[in-house]
Amino acid sequence: MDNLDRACNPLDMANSMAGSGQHSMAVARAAIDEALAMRAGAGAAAPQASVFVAPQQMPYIDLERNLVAAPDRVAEVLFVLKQPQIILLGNVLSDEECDAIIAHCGTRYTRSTVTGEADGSSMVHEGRTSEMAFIRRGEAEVAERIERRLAALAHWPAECSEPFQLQKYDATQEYRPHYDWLDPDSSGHRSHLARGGQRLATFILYLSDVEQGGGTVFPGLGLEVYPKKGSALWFLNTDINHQPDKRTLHGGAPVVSGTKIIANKWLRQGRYG
Ligand SMILES: O=C(O)CCC(=O)C(=O)O
Ligand SMILES: [Fe+2]
Repeated sequence: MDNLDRACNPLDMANSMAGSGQHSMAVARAAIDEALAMRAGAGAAAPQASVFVAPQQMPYIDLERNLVAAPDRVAEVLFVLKQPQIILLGNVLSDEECDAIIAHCGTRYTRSTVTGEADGSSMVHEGRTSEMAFIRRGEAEVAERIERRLAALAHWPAECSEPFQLQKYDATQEYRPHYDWLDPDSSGHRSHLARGGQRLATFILYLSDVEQGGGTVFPGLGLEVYPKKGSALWFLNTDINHQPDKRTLHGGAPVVSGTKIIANKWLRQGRYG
């Protein structure tokens, strides 16, 4: 509390508490969340139930153990890169859940788009040749359940995330290397930033196995993650001060044979509505 009163950055404090070895990151952040909530309450009227306060820090996955538990499922930590943070989790979805999401989207796919740099509009781009479909919030029970699971795994409210975006790649289709963070220097991205803030973290849910090709590649890191049905890839798009991290350049390599279907979930700084 004293440090908070001296206006230290809460995330730096959590990192240093955890770094001192006395506390896990989860315990450190919980303590700081509690102190922030107390400070917000002190001297002010009790917050109304309808007032939504976005978390101030970063979403995080608790890596204390090799298994990470959400209330309704236990996932496995399969791979961790520390800087930039990239985590591969296995067993996040059951095969039935993957199939149910794919079935829900049926044939509603349309050619994928990217956000125009100039005006922020959605435009077809030769670098993204897949097809996409969205699942609106409240539309499918299975999507709601998985959204709650991801929110628990990432310690981040579902309200502060974009609805699921599915991407379907058939043979030859790809998404060339790009960033998921929105560029504050691009006028087109600024309108998207105004709605929910920066994309702090990405979850890519692999909904299908792919016979050949279709890895998620990080060219600057020499890393390729192979799609595996039910696994989820997580990475932080920004540093702890919410500034874009250029090391997160990534793409979807061309599918050679089979069909790759993923669901993207982007975690925002604030409420996305
Ligand atoms: O297809 C992939 O593995 C990556 C997809 C991606 O980066 C995106 O949709 O933003
Ligand atoms: Fe991406």
